[in-house]
Amino acid sequence: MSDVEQEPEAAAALFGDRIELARRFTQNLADQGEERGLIGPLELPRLWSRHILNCAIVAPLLRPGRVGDVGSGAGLPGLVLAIARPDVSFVLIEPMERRIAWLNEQVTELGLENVTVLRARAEDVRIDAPLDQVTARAVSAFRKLLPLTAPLLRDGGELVLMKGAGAPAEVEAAAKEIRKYKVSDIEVLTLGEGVLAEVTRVIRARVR
Ligand SMILES: C[S@@+](CC[C@H](N)C(=O)[O-])C[C@H]1O[C@@H](n2cnc3c(N)ncnc32)[C@H](O)[C@@H]1O
Repeated sequence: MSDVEQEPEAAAALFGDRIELARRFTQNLADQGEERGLIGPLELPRLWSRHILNCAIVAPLLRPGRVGDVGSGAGLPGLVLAIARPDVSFVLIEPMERRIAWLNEQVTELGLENVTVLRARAEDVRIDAPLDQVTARAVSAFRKLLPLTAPLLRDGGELVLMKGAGAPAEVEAAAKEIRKYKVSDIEVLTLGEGVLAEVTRVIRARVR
């Protein structure tokens, strides 16, 4: 497809020996994403820089263990992180059936052995073994995201939430929820400076 962004140089370094899988996933998303309602038509010319690499830059923040991705949608960041971090187990939590179908297809097609796909709203999930970390991207504001994500974590687990430039204001607006869900050590990180065309912001915090 001619209007798909060419792979940026940073991609090979970020994915290392997993780059071929990242290329296959990106191509699948470019071929089917618009038709299947996963990404808008304007996203193709910035698929790598705005979406794939923007998620991959978060991979070093994850630790070996169990990570949940709430509202995975097209697999952002969940599938991208699962490609970049085969040493981490992922649970992708997504309520919409056609997105679940896409996620399951990609897990099979890419041969990802570290991913479980769960069709549910995050607030309805009762997790047997609480998670070590939870990610989310473009799901809702921090104060609304806390009730969806914090209960999934073990004591001392960590939120790794991808955000826009308004991240500090979102933290300010969440004072009540921060107390309610016992959130501490809140940091707003800026990732990808000098590496990516657009930086990524992450709210990282500890829960209980
Ligand atoms: C704007 S999309 C973002 C998708 C993806 N994270 C991304 O960055 O492209 C929001 C996603 O969150 C999902 N979602 C909405 N409410 C949710 C909830 N309560 N629990 C889990 N997922 C939810 C939606 O179905 C949708 O796939």
